Parts: sequence; structure tokens; C-alpha cells
Amino acid sequence: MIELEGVGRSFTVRRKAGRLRRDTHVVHAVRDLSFEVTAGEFVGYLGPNGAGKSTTIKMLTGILSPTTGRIRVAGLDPSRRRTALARRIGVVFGQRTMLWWDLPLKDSFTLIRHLYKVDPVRHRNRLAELCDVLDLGGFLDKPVRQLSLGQRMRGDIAAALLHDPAVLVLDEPTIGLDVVSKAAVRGFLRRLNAERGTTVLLTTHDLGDIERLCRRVMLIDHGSLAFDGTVEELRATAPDETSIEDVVTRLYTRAVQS
Ligand SMILES: Nc1ncnc2c1ncn2[C@@H]1O[C@H](COP(=O)(O)OP(=O)(O)OP(=O)(O)O)[C@@H](O)[C@H]1O
Repeated sequence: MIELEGVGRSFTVRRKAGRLRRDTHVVHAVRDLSFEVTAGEFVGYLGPNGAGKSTTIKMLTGILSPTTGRIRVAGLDPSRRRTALARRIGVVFGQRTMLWWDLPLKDSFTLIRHLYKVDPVRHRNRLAELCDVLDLGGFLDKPVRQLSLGQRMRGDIAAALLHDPAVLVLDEPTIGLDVVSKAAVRGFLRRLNAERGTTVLLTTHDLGDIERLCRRVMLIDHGSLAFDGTVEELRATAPDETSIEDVVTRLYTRAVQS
């Protein structure tokens, strides 16, 4: 479902090098990254700040094109087939909303139906299902700006899934949520993957998300893959550590030192 082969992405940045002088400097955000995610997998994508996670996600969704290498998502080249890919992929950015701020939540859903040209009956059924499992009924008529973070996040997740995508990419979907809201979002994602077979790639700094949801974990650091395996294999990298936080801290520290 997701394939990356030797993918790199660099940015040329101009910076001040004196009172008038500027020099250019190349940042290698992602370098020689290769991995595959097969249909139905639930994969955690971890890495310290600045490791290259968001850059990877932007390339997977076609927002950025890679400088080198080849990417396929649902069989499509994301940067060249962005419109076709939009029908197969759902994306949630925890720190941003794709909903219309001043409109009632339900109006955002109607706009999304038109954007994706979803058949009205299919849309109605899917929306009813999502409202039920994500418990959206109580605030469908509220403008998005009046929603709490937990309500807004559930709205964003529903919006990403209204067109029933085969792949869901989530960038920190539980950031800032209280324990009850986190549990609701996690429970929903687990069922989505188990019951509908939706492939999920989850970026998070919350290791509770990883432990509770992901069978496989990839860890990126300095733009390269530093670990790819199961959660058990991740724990086995530091068997004397008791918590997953300590295991991951060790891996991050090792990656920084190497
Ligand atoms: N548009 C850009 N121009 C220049 N440098 C960039 C740009 N986007 C990202 N970078 C750099 O690329 C590197 C990777 O950034 P990226 O946002 O992918 O990291 P991240 O793993 O998502 O970090 P975080 O966990 O803090 O969100 C960083 O050094 C960042 O400063």
C-alpha cells in the first residue's frame, strides 16, 4: 500500500552570514529512506523532533515531492497523481484542522462530500456510521471554532474517513487530548483497522499510542530509518529498561550519538 525506495528530500536554506552576506545551506530532511507497508498494517512512525517524520508524511500525501527516489501510495506517485490519490488516502494533522472554522461541523462534511464527489446515499450512510462510533451527534451543529480539542479531533478524523480511504495517515492525532478522549480516538482507530482493514500510518510522540495500537514500529532519525520491527522487538533492543519511554529514549540517544 505504501512503498518508498531510496527516498531523499533536501531543502536549500538561505541564512545570514554577516551584516549583508547570505550563504546557502542544504538541509537533508530525509535521506535514502526505503520501506514498505502492506495493506491492513497499523504502523507507528516515531522519531525525535526534526527527524524527518512530517517531511515523509508530506511526501506520502503529495504535498512535497522527493528530491531523489521513488514513492508509491495505493499504486500512485503522490506528487504527480495528487487528485487521484486524494480519493484513496485520508490525512489527519493533529495540530491543524481541515475543517472550515466558522461553519457548523456538519457543513464541513457536506463540503467534503462535494469535493470528493461522494454519492449522497453512500455519504449519508457513512456519516451516520461515523457519527455513531465517534459520538459526534451532540455537536454537529456547532461551528468548528466552538468545539473542544477532543471534539474537533473526532470531527477531523470523521472528515478524513468520509470518502472511505484505503490508507489513513495520522500526524499526532492524540496531541493535547485528555485520557478519556485519547482512549476514544485509540479505540476507534483500532476498530477501523481491525474491522475495515484500513492501512494506518501513525506519527506520534505519545508512546501510549504506539503500545496500544501498533504491531509494527519504524523509527526515523536524521532522515534515515534507525529501527523497523514489532513493538516486542523494539523492547528487546533494551531489555533492562522497564518502560517503553526508556527504551525509545535509549534508541534516540544512540541514534544521536552515531
Ligand atoms: N520547508 C523547509 N525548509 C527548510 N528546512 C526544513 C523544511 N521542512 C523541514 N525542514 C527541516 O528538515 C528536518 C526534518 O523536519 P521535519 O519537520 O520533517 O521533522 P519532524 O520529525 O516532523 O519533527 P517534529 O517531531 O519536531 O515535528 C528539520 O531539520 C527541519 O528543520
